[in-house]
Amino acid sequence: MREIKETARLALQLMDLTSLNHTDTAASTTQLCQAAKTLYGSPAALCVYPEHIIWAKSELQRLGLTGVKVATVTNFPGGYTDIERAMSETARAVAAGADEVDVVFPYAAFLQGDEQLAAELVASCKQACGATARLKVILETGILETPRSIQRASEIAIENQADFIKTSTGKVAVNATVTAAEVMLDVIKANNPQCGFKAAGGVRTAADAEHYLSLAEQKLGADYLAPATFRFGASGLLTNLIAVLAGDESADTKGTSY
Ligand SMILES: O=C[C@H](O)COP(=O)(O)O
Repeated sequence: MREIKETARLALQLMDLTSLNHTDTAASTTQLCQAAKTLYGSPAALCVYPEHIIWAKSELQRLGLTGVKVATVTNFPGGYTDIERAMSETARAVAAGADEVDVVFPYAAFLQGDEQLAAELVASCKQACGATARLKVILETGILETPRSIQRASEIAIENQADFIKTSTGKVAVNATVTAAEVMLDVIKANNPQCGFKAAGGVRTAADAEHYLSLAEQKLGADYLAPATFRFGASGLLTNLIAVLAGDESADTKGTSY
């Protein structure tokens, strides 16, 4: 078991520091970029809406944070069924400079049995990413709900070349859970251990993060806990990690119970 400060340091390096609010502006994006420069290092990526990609890239460069990737979201948050639209949103995001695109799986169509549409949408968005950008597929596991649906959606995403599978948008009632993570990590292990995993939505403390870190480590090994294969998507985790790393005794070190 890791010491809590070690968990916090690792979770920080593996974080996609996220702001997906319709009120986001250039000024709030600047603040997000500034927040990425901490005494304890920087997150792996920032995740912003497509209209803020160019600004986020230039602000990160101005701050000397060129190692921090810029991620964005497409087909978000509803997981719509228009493949052309998802593909062109993805292509535009990559043209604007996104290093990573988090596309929402068409979960409602999939739940109605349309596996082919789901497969085609993932494959098309992967193609739109080209050779350099990485595709994360957001399954929306809180809506998929059953282990069988989460397993099958994970398989479809991986068969169609997802670079990562991600639990949630953070925009529905049930977001990342350890139960969903376990199913997804088992599919990754069985089908492509190079595929990454991203826990997103509702991860708020180092203690929350540790549940996912230890599960992934147990299933895929310690080397899997690297930015190439493991991420947290979180808008509210950084403050707690910094408080833990600073030794702030009032920091919540227990987190949510699972
Ligand atoms: O992808 C990341 C999620 O949108 C973040 O969700 P959160 O705001 O609950 O941390």
